[in-house]
Amino acid sequence: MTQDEMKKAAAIKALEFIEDDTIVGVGTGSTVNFFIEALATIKDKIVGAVSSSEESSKRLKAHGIEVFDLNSVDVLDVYIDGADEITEHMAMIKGGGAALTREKIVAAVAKKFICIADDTKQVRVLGKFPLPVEVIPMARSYVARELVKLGGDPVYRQGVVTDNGNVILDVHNLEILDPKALETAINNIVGVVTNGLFALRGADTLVMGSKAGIQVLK
Ligand SMILES: O=C(CO)[C@H](O)[C@H](O)COP(=O)(O)O
Repeated sequence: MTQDEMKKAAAIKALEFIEDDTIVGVGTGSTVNFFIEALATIKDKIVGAVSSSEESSKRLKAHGIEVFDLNSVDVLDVYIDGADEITEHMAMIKGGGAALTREKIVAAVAKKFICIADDTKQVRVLGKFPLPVEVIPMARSYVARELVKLGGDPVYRQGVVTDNGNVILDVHNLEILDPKALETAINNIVGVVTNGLFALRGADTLVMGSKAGIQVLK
């Protein structure tokens, strides 16, 4: 099985978490793109979706799935999204696709976060994948200096502007032993919109594709 086949298998399995007549929270990324294709096969059973990025909204609409404004949605049962890294405690690094802030917002509203991933994303300690931090553009240099004080090496993601009009700093060389504490510390830096640690609100379930098949971990 290739990595893409593992992603696709996890994405298809995630359909089992979707109840009829509901609005589905949809994340961003290549694994989610497989999920959107799978969701299109049951689109007549759902009401529609809430999306975490312009890119996913475009794909959902192209498949004939209605995309709702989050402000018009009271209840969101599930949020389906990928991850760049995930631990056995369900803490994640996300934001490789620069959609971290909207992802965190939709995840906060959803009752359940179902992470879909291939098994290369599973790690013991977070931090090998550079941690994305979304920053207000005028605060970029200040925030970078503060991130150095926290032990990281921030690198400006050149040419990338988020859906919210901000920039991304990718923080290298972090060994994240206490993800909740670091998530809070980074979010407390003035000028940070949010960071890609999803530890305070991690995943509830991991649907993981591997060469041995699909595993569902809680
Ligand atoms: O957080 C994300 C986007 O901001 C993605 O979920 C993460 O980057 C994983 O992407 P992929 O499914 O392409 O491996």
